[in-house]
Amino acid sequence: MKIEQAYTIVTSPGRNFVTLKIVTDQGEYGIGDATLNGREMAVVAYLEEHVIPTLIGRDPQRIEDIWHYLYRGAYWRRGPVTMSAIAAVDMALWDIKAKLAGMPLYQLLGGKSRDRVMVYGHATGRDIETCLEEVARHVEEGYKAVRVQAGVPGIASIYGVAKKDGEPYEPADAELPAEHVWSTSKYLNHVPKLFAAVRERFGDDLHVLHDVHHRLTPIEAARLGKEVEPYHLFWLEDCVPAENQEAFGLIRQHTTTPLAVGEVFNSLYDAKALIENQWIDYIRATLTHAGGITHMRRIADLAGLYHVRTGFHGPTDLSPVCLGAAIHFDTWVPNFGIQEYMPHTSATDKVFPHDYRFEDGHFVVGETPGHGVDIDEDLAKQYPYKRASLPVNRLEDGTLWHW
Ligand SMILES: O=C(O)[C@H](O)[C@@H](O)[C@H](O)[C@H](O)CO
Ligand SMILES: [Mg+2]
Repeated sequence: MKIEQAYTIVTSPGRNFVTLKIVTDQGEYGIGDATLNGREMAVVAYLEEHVIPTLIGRDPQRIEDIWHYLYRGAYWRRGPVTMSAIAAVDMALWDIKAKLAGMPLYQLLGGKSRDRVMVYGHATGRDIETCLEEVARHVEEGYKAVRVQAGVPGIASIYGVAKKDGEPYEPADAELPAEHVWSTSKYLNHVPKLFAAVRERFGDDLHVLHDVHHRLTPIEAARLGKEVEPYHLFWLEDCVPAENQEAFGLIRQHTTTPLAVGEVFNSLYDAKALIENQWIDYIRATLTHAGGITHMRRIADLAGLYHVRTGFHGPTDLSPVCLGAAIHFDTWVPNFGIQEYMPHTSATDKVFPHDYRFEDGHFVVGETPGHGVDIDEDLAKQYPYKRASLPVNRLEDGTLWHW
């Protein structure tokens, strides 16, 4: 069996998605997600110029060999563009292999470790009151875990809070990056009040999460972790940027609030010290940005040795292809923690027909051979690419900060 054809499909049913389709000489095909939010066309160029030409004629069943060919063979290793491109190939090849075996992907990985996978949804509001209403709506919809992000008095525009109440939050909201103004002290003073209100209204059973989105220093993160300890967060996410992995050692000394990190990681080496030193509790890297199923499996296995569990990144800027494959992975992986879920628009769901379903705060994996997600190419063509950028943050004195 040989790879006969491979091509990228860029579509924007509400936001941009990049899909790689690989077709074999026997007519079987697989698809993989290559979406890197705000940098979509860089991955398309990498795939078209440097990856696809080398795939033609290869045996699609040699997933491991092709992974190393693209990783080692490129000489230039790692990085989000390279690893997203490799991931798309890897996901498509696992899709093909599972279809050839006549099995849903989770069976090939080793079968079910659980019947369903718990997800967390996003509650957002301009202030604590509106945010609590959003948490209530999620609870009514069956969610057992909710991420809570509220506006902060004195900060005009902030990560995680929708522009209008009740609307979903989409960060890549302008052709060129919007500029926001950030105040660490206002934020730090406000967040403990938000979680006090959440526990007061919803009691102890609901799992609550919070995303700091990289905007603190280690000692500030340590303070926040300590101050929210009474509210028993499921996790505090990305409390500092993680290029310096040792920073988490400092935070860890000060707080028992569980720590999650890694949505911007693209390889095991981004997380090695974090995992081996048990500085974190959840690893957030996901299939699309961290080299696909083949590499993510290695990360999860290392994490398992150190009591670190998975908490895959899953916002709407990853396509349903990534989400579908992730649900298979989550269903199998022994050290599963939680799966992030922001519902895609109905236009996106139509472009990417899929067999996973949301039920009672969980995803239930489908039984279709492969990863269970397809793409309607004709429909995809109706939504052309539109450049969209993530915002940047500046401190009140104008210094460029982490968004
Ligand atoms: O926890 C999350 O889901 C993330 O922080 C996202 O909301 C990112 O901001 C987005 O993926 C950027 O493209
Ligand atoms: Mg995040």
